[in-house]
Amino acid sequence: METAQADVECHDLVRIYATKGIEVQALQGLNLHMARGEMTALVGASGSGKSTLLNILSGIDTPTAGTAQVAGVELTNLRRGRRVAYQRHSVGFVWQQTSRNLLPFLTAEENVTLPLALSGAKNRRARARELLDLLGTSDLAARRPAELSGGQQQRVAVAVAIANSPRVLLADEPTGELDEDTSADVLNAIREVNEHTGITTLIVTHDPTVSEHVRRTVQIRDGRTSTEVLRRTERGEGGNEEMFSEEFAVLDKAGRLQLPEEFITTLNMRERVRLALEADHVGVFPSAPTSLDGEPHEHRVTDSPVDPEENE
Ligand SMILES: Nc1ncnc2c1ncn2[C@@H]1O[C@H](COP(=O)(O)OP(=O)(O)OP(=O)(O)O)[C@@H](O)[C@H]1O
Repeated sequence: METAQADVECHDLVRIYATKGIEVQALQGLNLHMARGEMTALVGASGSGKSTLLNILSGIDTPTAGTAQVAGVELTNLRRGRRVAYQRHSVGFVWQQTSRNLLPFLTAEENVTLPLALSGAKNRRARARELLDLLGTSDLAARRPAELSGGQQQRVAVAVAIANSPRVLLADEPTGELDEDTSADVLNAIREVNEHTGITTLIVTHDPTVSEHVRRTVQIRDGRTSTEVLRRTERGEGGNEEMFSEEFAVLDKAGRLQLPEEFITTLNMRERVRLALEADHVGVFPSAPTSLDGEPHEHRVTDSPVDPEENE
């Protein structure tokens, strides 16, 4: 059964915003399944529905239709008390704006200790030290956020997010305000946390380079997951580890899939396509045969067209 070890399970999620009589379908039947311990990047252009999805997964917003379950908690009709417990214990968050992650008047160590205090944890100091150490920030324990670089702040933010040992870590553009090298550094730190603690990790971003740091990248387009890239390491002929990646289209329960944009434009596909079921694959053809330069071919129906006047 699909849900047994799943930590994120979204089925046909729909979110419609209605403002001043205009409806926007931000999510249009989105499906997402993440197994426990998995680390995935959800990548999509601006307006594709990333924040809408994250707001639902973090319990801030509820979907118009469909279901979402995170760490075994059904989010569709979460009551207030249960929501607070969910946000405090089941999930951890890292937001893009460093100011949203850390309190400016507390030191790094105090920031990490705060969620532990709120949940009544024991041995808070030792736990905070252990977390700062895990994120490579032990030497920064006494500094306030303003005395830390952007990358250091995000590392401490990860320590804060996982302080209460949640099952799931949700990160919204965690590297959005960082340069390329610092981004890579923070993403490596998140991956180490994922590997070390087994926390299920979802990174939501518009930055396609994040894919290089995760084994699974899910593309979101027009409010739906459209394609996935899976990466794996294999030993090459010379005995060296090599990274392979493969792209898949997502097929939903109704049999729908989105073709990648470049396939559609390269073959000048529009409105309808011809399908052909072969022994081991399905062929998808433009309805009018197209040459590689994108121009439709001349198309004759029969070799010797019948002259209608001859038949009279
Ligand atoms: N509160 C709202 N009211 C009306 N429309 C909204 C609201 N929030 C988002 N939308 C619309 O829903 C769609 C998805 O927006 P969303 O913010 O989820 O995209 P995004 O992928 O997070 O984009 P970005 O990367 O720019 O943050 C967009 O068309 C957006 O204009």
